[in-house]
Amino acid sequence: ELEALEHEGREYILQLDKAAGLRKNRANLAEWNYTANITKENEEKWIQLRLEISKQDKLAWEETKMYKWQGFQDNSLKRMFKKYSELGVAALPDDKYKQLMRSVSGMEANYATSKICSFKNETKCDLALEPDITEIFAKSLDPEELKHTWVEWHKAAGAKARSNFTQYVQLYNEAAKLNDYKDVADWWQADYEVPNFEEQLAKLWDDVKPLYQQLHAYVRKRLRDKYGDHVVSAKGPIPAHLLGNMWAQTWNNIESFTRPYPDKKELDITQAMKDQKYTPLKMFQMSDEFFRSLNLTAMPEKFWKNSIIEKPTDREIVCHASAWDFYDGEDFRIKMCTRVAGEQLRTVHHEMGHVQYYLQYRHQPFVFREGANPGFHEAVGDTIALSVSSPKHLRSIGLINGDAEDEQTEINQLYKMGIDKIVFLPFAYTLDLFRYGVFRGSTPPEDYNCHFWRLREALQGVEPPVNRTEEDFDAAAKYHVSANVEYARYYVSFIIQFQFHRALCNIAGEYVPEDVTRKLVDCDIYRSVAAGNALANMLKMGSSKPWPDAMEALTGQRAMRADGLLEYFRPLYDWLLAENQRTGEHIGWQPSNIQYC
Ligand SMILES: C=C(C[SeH])C(=O)N1CCC[C@H]1C(=O)O
Ligand SMILES: [Zn+2]
Repeated sequence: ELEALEHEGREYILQLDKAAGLRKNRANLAEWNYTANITKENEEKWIQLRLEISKQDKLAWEETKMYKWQGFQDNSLKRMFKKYSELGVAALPDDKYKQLMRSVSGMEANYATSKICSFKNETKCDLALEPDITEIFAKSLDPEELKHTWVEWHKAAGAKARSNFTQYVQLYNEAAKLNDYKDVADWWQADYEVPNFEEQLAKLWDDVKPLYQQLHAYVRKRLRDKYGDHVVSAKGPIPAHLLGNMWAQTWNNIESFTRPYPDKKELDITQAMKDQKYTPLKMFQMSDEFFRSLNLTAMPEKFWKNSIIEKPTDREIVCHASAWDFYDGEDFRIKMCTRVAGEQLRTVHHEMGHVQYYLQYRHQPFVFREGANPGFHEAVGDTIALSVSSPKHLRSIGLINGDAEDEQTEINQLYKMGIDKIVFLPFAYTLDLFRYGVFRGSTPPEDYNCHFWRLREALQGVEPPVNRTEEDFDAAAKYHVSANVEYARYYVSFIIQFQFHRALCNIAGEYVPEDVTRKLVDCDIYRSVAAGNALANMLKMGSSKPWPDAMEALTGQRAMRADGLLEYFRPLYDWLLAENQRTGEHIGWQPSNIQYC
C-alpha cells in the first residue's frame, strides 16, 4: 500500500516539477527583458507575469500538501516534496505581492539609472556607476574627488531608496511569516540547512580576524604614507573612500602604491590587457577555454548569441554582472557591462562559473537546479579564478612577463590576493548582519544608517568620508541591498573557495603539503582533467543532497572552515606580523571621530 502511494507521489511530483520548470523559464525571460531594457512597460509585464505565475504556484502548492510524503522511503523524492512544500512570496495576497514587487523593482531601477555630477566639471551630470564612477574609484588619487564621488553616489543610490526599502522589509517579513518563518533573516538562513548558521559565520570571522587586522594595519600605514596623517589617522578606522572601491569591499585598485616590495614589478594586469588590445569577447573566450581545458562543458551556441557582455548605448540596463539559467537545457546567458581590466577578468570567470554550474546540473529535476547552498554557486568561478590569477598562469597567457619567483614577489602576490579576498570578508559579514537586524526589528528604520556604520566600523575598521545622518541610507548604495539579493552567500563563498581550490590543486598534483616546489599560491589547475572531473561530479549534484555531501564529494570535509584560506595566506600573515612590529603600527582601530549616530 505504501509502495503504491509513494509510486503515485513520484508520478505527481515529476509532472509538477516539469510544469514548474516552464514557469521558471517564462519568469526569467520576463525578468531578463526588464533588466536588459529598463522601461515602465517592461516592469509592468514582469510584475503581471509573476502575479499570474503565483496563482499557478499556489494551486500546485495546495495539491502538494495533500501528499503524505514525510513517510516515503526515497530520500530524493522526499527532498523534492519538501522543497515544493514551501510556496514563497506567492503566499502574499495579490495587492501586497504587487506592492512588494514594485518596491524592489523601484529600488533596483533607481540603482541602475542613478547618475551624478563630475567633481572636475560640475555641469557634467551624466556619470553612471559603470563605467564612469567605477573608473574614478579605480584610478583617482585625489581624496577630494573621491569624497565628492562617494557622497554623491550614496545620496543618489542610497538615500533615495530608503522609503521603498522600508516598505520592502515590512512586506517581505509578512511573506516570511506566511511561510512559517519568524522573519526574512530566518528564511534566508534556512537555505543553508544547518541549525547554527549564524554561529558558523561568527566562528569563521573569529578565525580570520587576526589576519584581517594585520592587513588593515599595514594598509592604513601605507595610505598614511601616501595621503598624510591629516587624511589617514594612525589609530582610527580607514576612510572608506580611499580604498579603490565604492564599498571598500575589495582594495585591489590600491595595489600599485601599497604593495610590500614596490621595486618588484606591479602584478595588476590591467595595463597588459589594454596593451594587448583585449576585448570583452576575448575575456569570455579565454574563460570558456579554461573551463574546456578541465574537460568541463563548452558554452552552448545560444550563450554567445543571447548574452550581453558590453554596456548598450541605446537603453538603460541593470549593469551589475549576472548569470542566467532559463531552465530549458540550452538557453544560458550572462549580462555584464564588461570593462577591460584585471578585476573584470576575475568577474568574467565568476559569472562563467555560474553558467558552468547550470550546465553541469541541467539534467537534474528543476527543483534541484540550484547550488548545493547559495555560497557554492558563488564559489565555482572564483575557484577557477584563483588558478587564473597565479603568476604561473598569467605568465603562460602572456599577461605578466617572466620574473624569477623569489620571496618578495611571492609576498607581493599574496598581498595582491589578500587585498581582494581577505578584506572582502568583514564587508560581506557586515552586509547581512545589518539586514538580519533590520528583518528582526532590532534595527528600526530610524536607526538604519547608525547601525549600518556601527557594524562597518566594528568589523571592517572603515569610516565614512563625512558625517552621516538618518537622511542617508548608505546600505542601499550597494547593489544587493537595492536588488534584494542575500549576501552571506559571498561570505561563505570566499571561505569555501579556498577549500575547493586546495582539493583541486591536490588532485591536479599542483599542491603537495610541505613541498616548497608545490605551493598553494603557485597552483594552476589549467588543463587538469582529473581536477575538472572531480569538480564536475560535485557540480552535477545541484541541490539534490544537503551541501555537506557535496562539500565532502570534492574536499573530503563536511564543514565550511577557514583552514584553506589561512593555509593559503600563511606566508603573508607571518610577513605582516613582522612588518607591523617593525614599523610599530597600532593593530586594530579606535572609534572614529566622524559622526554617524
Ligand atoms: C559578480 C557578482 C554577481 Se553574482 C557579485 O555580485 N559579486 C561577486 C563578488 C561579490 C559580489 C559583489 O560584486 O558585491
Ligand atoms: Zn555570483
